[in-house]
Amino acid sequence: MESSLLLILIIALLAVAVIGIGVGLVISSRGKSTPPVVEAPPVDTTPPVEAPEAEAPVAEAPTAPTLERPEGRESRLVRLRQRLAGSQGGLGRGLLALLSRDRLDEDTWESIEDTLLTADVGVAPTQELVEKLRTRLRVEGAPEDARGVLREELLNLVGPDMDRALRVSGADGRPGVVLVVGVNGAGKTTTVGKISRILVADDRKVVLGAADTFRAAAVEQLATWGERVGVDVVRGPEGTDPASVAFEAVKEGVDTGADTVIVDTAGRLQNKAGLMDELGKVKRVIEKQAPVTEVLLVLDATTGQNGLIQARVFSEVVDVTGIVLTKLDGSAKGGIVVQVQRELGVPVKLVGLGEGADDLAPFDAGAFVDALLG
Ligand SMILES: Nc1nc2c(ncn2[C@@H]2O[C@H](COP(=O)(O)OP(=O)(O)OP(=O)(O)O)[C@@H](O)[C@H]2O)c(=O)[nH]1
Repeated sequence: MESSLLLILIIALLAVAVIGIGVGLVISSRGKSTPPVVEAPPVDTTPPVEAPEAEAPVAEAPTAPTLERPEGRESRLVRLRQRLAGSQGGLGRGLLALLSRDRLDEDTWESIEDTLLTADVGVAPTQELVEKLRTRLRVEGAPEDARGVLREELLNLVGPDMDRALRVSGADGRPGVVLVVGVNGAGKTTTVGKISRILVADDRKVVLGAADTFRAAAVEQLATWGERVGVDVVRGPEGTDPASVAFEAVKEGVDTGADTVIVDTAGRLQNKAGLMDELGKVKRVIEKQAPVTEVLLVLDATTGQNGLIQARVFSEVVDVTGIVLTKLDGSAKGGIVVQVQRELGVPVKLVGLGEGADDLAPFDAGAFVDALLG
């Protein structure tokens, strides 16, 4: 009996030992510092997302190593006044010679009229001027100061009181927007470049929009103007919708805190409806960002009546607020200033006086008449 009890006890102890070893093994295997099971990341079947590429730059960074300094205001104006007098002086000298004759007979008055008409003063303004001079001479007698009388009357004709200030500033922290329109070859792109230089010389931050997208060369030309003075030029590929380039240019101007955005446009004049659509859209799209503060119509002074016809069409499709008369250096027909202002009821604000980069001057009625009188 005792031995069977002993046997049971041994068996029981063995059983406990076996169970204990088993449990110990389990516990030890759990407690072992096996690396935690890292769940395999779910396999992403979507294509890898690449880091966003920098957006295709619309604005060209200036690449010119050294920037030009545009000519300062004072020296530019002195130089250009001399050039204006050189090109236009003939009209005044001719008139003065005629007015200073001892006898002012009908032939002389006719010659005075012809001189004015040849200088593109236009029929109605010419008749007006001659009538005034005749009356004054009748009432006041032969003038001792023929030059003074002529100066006064020419000045009245040119409009000394017209507001010729360029609206290049915007409101509410937004840039001023200058839209430049006109037919191809009138000097639009050149004028946009020249205006940007004047503004840069005044320490203003400028952005240019190359919205003349129908001629790749015009875009390149504008880019070069910008590079020379460190001004950003916003452009699109050839044939891009001009309105989208104008929009991007003004957007860049707003985003970068520019003072002025100048937008060059294509002046395709095949038909009035097309032009109206194009310029109308450009203006509408710009105005989603900032109001257009100035619409400048560029006219080639050497084109006479043709230029006037174009001017009329443009003024019918877009609200022109100022005229730029280019190539006045190459023409003795400064009288076109009078005609075009009458025709459009809009002042000449700037005159182009050469192909040089700084050959653009604000139009000053007094200085202009002095230049006419030589
Ligand atoms: N002499 C002189 N030439 C000028 C003046 N303004 C522009 N030009 C020249 O006129 C030519 C035409 O000028 P652009 O600026 O290319 O004319 P555009 O109207 O932009 O013509 P597109 O680019 O074809 O639309 C260029 O050779 C200019 O150098 C000026 O005031 N005087």
